[in-house]
Amino acid sequence: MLLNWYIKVYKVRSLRNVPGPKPFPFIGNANLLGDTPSDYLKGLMKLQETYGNFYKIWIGPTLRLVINKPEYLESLLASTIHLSKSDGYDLFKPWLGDGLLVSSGMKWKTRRKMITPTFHFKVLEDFMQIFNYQINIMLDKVEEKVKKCPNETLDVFNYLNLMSLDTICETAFGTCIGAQNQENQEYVKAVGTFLKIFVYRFYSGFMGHPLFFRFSKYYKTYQQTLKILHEFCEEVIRKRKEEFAKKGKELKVNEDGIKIRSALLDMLLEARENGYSLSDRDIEDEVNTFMFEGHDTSATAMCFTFYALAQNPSVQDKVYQELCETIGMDPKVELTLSNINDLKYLDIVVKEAMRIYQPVPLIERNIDEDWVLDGIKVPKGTTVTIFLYGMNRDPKVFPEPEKFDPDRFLPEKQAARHNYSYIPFSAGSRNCIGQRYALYSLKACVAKFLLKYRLIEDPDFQIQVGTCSVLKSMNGYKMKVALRN
Ligand code: HEM
Repeated sequence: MLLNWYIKVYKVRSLRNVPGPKPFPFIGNANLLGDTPSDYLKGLMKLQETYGNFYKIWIGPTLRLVINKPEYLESLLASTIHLSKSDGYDLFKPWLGDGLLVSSGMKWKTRRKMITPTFHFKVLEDFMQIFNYQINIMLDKVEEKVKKCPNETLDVFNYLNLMSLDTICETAFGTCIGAQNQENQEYVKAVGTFLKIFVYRFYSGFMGHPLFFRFSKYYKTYQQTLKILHEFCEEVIRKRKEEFAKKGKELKVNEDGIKIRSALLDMLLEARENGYSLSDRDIEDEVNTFMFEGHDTSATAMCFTFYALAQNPSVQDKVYQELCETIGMDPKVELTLSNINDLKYLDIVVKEAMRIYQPVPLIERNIDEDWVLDGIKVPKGTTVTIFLYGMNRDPKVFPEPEKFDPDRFLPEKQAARHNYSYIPFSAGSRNCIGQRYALYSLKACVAKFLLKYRLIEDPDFQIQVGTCSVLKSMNGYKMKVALRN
């Protein structure tokens, strides 16, 4: 306790010249961040407007140093020293355990090395068949709805989310769960509930502590939610283990003759048979981690890209034209990695959509050794926050930041900016392991969707963005969807 207090005072002293709002006892600056996911985002934007891209805030008992300068980020993220996540990520542990997103030290290093090949380019080529297949199912589901209610506004979230869930289960875990055939997916709702409670605990300071949280009004819902999340994951592993025991790595074929892969889960099960010490809990932690990261962030990026295209019809027309000229007009086309690489305009559109709607708005690190920044000593143990959402809206880097302008990512414009000024997937050795998976599935989804449908803005609808660890629209993603021809 005394040592903790000493470390805190030491941190405050060495960062005393860094600007930031004056903290209150106990709550720190939590009052500036409000009470809802939308408030947190607005609060962080306001702090950026006031203090710029380098400042400090207290959230409850924790001092956070916010560094949004590309030069500082390069020094931090490219380093092989500061690889641990902040204490804030501990709030994920009741769900994700010590999976890749949260773990640190040797455990993280060994796992990262073990898992990286399962997302190799060659493996992604095989995954394309499943991406195409699941997107086709989604296109048919949307068609049913559009034909039934042609003039209604559609919320695209459920369609894209369930498709992403089916896709990650069939590619990484070799299990068909048919989520797209069950509109009321308990698991998807549980993910949403967990994330809302997660950010509430993260930004309120003291609710992060299990002792205080036990008395919170959300505690009971939280426990029920965790049960749903764990049971879902256990079922996926149980199914695959049974098949693995019967057939080994032999590829399974689903009812439509599509080969189901199981790159990640089979590798973990096999590694155990080959003498690696992986407990059932270790495997569950990774499956929970990839189940979450593999579907929720991707679906978020898809929903916001669709929204941006509905808002910007001239950009949408240009994407459509490129698609027709490059891959033809058939939405059931079997896309390959090479087709997708040819879609240069779609590439910059997706980059711009992720700039405005940064799917992971904020990340954190723990400083593992004393670190010097422009003559300021940042002591070991300091929590460092990177507000990616705010960086993407810095008018000095992206003039008129609210304007949707894909041309910002033309090669010559990109070359004029610092490499670390736009890092939607983070950077360095703890960057997103699923980056290529995410980009190919996102582009395949947008391409096939636009070949079949036109997205039209609903003039009465305005999204309300908020942070639930992943960026979300708190009131859905509503737009009109019209069949082409
Ligand atoms: C558009 C979609 C996605 C975005 C924007 C995104 C973004 C990110 C970011 C910013 C990080 C760094 C997190 C941090 O430092 O705390 C990260 C890490 C991670 N992502 Fe993604 N991600 C996406 C999709 C995916 C997919 C599809 C998968 C898996 C198939 C995935 C798996 C992971 C994992 C496991 C980590 C932790 C890596 C490590 O610490 O070694 N992500 N992602």
